[in-house]
Amino acid sequence: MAKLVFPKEFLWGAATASYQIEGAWNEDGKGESIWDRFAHTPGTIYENQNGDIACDHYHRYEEDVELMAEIGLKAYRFSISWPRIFPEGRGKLNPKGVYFYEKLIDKLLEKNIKPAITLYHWDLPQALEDKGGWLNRDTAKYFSEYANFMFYKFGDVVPIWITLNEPFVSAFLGYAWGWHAPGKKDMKGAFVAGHNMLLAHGLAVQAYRDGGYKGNIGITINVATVYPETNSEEDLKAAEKQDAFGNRWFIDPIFKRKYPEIIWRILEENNWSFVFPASDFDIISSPIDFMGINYYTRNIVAYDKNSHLGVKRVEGPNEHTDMGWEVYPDGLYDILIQLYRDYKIPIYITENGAAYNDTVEDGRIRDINRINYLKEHIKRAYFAIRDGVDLRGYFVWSLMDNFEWAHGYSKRFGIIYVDYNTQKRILKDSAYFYKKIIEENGVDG
Ligand SMILES: OC[C@H]1NNC[C@@H](O)[C@@H]1O
Repeated sequence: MAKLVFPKEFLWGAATASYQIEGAWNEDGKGESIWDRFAHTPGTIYENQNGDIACDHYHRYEEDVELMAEIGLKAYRFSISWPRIFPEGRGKLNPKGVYFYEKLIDKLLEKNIKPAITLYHWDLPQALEDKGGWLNRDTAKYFSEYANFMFYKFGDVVPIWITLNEPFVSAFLGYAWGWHAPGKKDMKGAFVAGHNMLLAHGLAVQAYRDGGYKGNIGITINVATVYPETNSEEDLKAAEKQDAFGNRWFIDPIFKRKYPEIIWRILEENNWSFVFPASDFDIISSPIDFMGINYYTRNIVAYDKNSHLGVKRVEGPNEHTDMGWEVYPDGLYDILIQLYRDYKIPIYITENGAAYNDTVEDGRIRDINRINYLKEHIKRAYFAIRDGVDLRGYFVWSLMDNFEWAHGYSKRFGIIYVDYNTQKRILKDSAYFYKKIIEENGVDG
């Protein structure tokens, strides 16, 4: 069995997000976020669960960093809770919130684990939502002020910065479909929110450049590789539309200074004739150092005149994870090749992983299905590098089981098991598998 060895500097990490693990939702001066408000609204979350306590990472971060070191992580991607820093979103600072992240970052650096910070992973300060949230263009400015403060505080010790996590998801699930905070069902709003998020991204990148910081800044985009069900002209067209809508919507404005054609067509068809000032695209397209992609599964589509965009999803034939997502490792290879071909930008896989219904037997979690998932996707990452993609690193989602948004705690993505009754952590077999990958900087072919 050949060993597929990665480039020497390849960055092996794991990822989490503030609302999903921290808890301490109203402790030490933290302001309310839209996810606190949404999850406290009955009927929004599985069994009305919420992130009030989550994995209690706010109090257990030292133990958690020790576990990261035991696994041998080279980097740790986590997000900042904006309302923990600025309880009202701007203005009054919360020193205890800043201090939490200062201690976390110091502990990471002490363990030689590179911090990779996501500035926005969906937990907008509720006080800003009360002023329109992402429907209010000023929120972009407030985001850049918050980002600027974080750069000022940690810009010299944090080498990797991600402005936004998955703007498509927060714009669409939050504003069009209502499945995520702030729970709005307003398709037009999703386009406005998405645009203001991109503006926020661009303003933060400009602030980072103005500060002269030496690290790298980018954005994280969720992608699902698209395949036509058949090679018919109609299905090929449907696949092209879905790729533009689902994958390129938030990428093209950054690299091509314009939305994909399909987006404009939707706006026109609905008479949502927004006038986005051309100068916005000058800001949005401020050059970035890398693109982060979150890959979980693919989309097979076919033409269907009765569906949204004339595109219907077709279920894949392979094994599915606990999320109902088809396991399709080749999709990771294909999307890496496609994105690097089209944008020629260094890439990090900022999330890849699988939810399975793990059980503890004799104190062990034998998550062989997750091991197989990770192994097959890591192999595709290797083949993408072999075939010319400038892939810089891989962050498994997730370091630990956590609050999976509307699914609450019912979906376990972690390589570390969390017993929510006791907050006990147990390294799953996949954590030991990943430890070996990192030690050998490679995977069996
Ligand atoms: O659904 C799994 C993950 N997907 N990307 C964003 C994360 O917050 C999710 O937990």
